[in-house]
Amino acid sequence: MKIILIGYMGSGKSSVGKKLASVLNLPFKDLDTEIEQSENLSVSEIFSQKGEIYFRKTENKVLKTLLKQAGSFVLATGGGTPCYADSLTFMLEEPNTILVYLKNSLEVLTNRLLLEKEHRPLLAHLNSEEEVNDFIRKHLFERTFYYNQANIIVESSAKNIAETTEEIVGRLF
Ligand SMILES: Nc1ncnc2c1ncn2[C@@H]1O[C@H](COP(=O)(O)OP(=O)(O)O)[C@@H](O)[C@H]1O
Ligand SMILES: O=C(O)C1=C[C@@H](OP(=O)(O)O)[C@@H](O)[C@H](O)C1
Ligand SMILES: [Mg+2]
Repeated sequence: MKIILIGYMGSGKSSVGKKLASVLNLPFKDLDTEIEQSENLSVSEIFSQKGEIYFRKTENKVLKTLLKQAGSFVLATGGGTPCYADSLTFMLEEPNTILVYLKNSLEVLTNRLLLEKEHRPLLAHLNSEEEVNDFIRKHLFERTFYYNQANIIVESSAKNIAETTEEIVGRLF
């Protein structure tokens, strides 16, 4: 079985994904890391040197290559993965694959991302807390349409990483 985590930046896809893989004794893959390895550049370097469109094309290509691999694993996607080209349809149509949306409130996401915004090229240029707030509110609204198409939606705003992992395991089996 392939378990794919989707959701906005800062929703915990990478941290919960790692924990979930360890609990289920499955390999863990992070799409951003796979992209960095295939390009030999960090995500931020890809955005600054090659631009977002190039990143989105690479993201779509690396996703498809990964999902065509045999075997089970947990995959943490990037926040934009399901929102471009045919990536969402591709993930939904892949056999033995379950999409899990890690749903978090705007407030939780904003608080986490204010601490980590330098690592997110889409946020790094925003100057004030108010600008970050305004950007995330609009962006999350636009992307929620895609996230809501997941097979399982896990509300994780009030849960720590272990509790979110436990809820996913309970919903899977
Ligand atoms: N309850 C929680 N669930 C998930 N992540 C949390 C939680 N509380 C704090 N965090 C922190 O929030 C950040 C989430 O980032 P990350 O896992 O990289 O998310 P994503 O991959 O979705 O952007 C990490 O620094 C993580 O340690
Ligand atoms: O939301 C997005 O468009 C992005 C999210 C990032 O991943 P995380 O959601 O793991 O931060 C990374 O793929 C890139 O910075 C773009
Ligand atoms: Mg991540």
